[in-house]
Amino acid sequence: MALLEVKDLRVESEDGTEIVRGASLTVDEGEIVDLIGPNGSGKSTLAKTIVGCSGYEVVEGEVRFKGRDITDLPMYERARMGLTMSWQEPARFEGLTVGEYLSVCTDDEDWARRCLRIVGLDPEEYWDRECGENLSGGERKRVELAAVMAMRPDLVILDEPDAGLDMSSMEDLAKVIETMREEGSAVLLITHNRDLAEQVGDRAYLMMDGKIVDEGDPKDVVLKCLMCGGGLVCGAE
Ligand SMILES: Nc1ncnc2c1ncn2[C@@H]1O[C@H](COP(=O)(O)OP(=O)(O)OP(=O)(O)O)[C@@H](O)[C@H]1O
Repeated sequence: MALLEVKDLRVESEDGTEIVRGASLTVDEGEIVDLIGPNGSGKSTLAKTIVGCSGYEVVEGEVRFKGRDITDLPMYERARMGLTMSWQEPARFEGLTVGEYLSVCTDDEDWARRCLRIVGLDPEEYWDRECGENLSGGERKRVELAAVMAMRPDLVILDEPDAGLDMSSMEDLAKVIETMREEGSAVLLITHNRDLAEQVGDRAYLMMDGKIVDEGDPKDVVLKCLMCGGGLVCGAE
């Protein structure tokens, strides 16, 4: 049984626009699966629907997690089952220190500090810093990754974790994703970065115009994506 199974999903926005027009995919326990495709093809909408964000309506199909139909479950119940997501634009968590934010994700402070170290932030320096304006975009992104890692979810969806990171950070990112797997998380990775997709993905899906149109080895799916004009970049952006 797959950890996550998305079956023939069709999703509309609140104004009735059909965004996901037939998507099926699976993620197994401990697997790293890429979801690639051009801008506007519906990847983020699919991800948000899987984790249960409001603002979208499933008009057909279902989402199953650990064998259970979760299509109508609220987001917090899905999170409680071990399903979480890190966002394309990390929040600012105004007023919270990095340490306070991570303490919401885990009771184990030693583990939280280790997560910061794994994402490349020295806990001595960052634990007491505020998450707001005085962290750079890249630092906030790392804090967000440390937070989802600290939760040790069974499945984490990473929505463009590479966007805006420099080259050395990209190499760190591949290690971070591998560490998430070692700590027991399966990963669904949305990315426009060819190198990252090929390096860490066990399998890949290609999404075009609201539909999943191909599945297979990341290198093959990346090629197909490039042939279809699905803007992938190499290395850091
Ligand atoms: N709430 C909404 N209401 C109406 N249209 C929406 C809504 N959310 C997304 N869309 C549209 O649906 C399409 C798919 O958007 P989505 O963000 O899922 O694509 P994506 O594949 O993640 O794109 P990118 O690679 O640029 O992040 C886009 O045309 C977008 O404008």
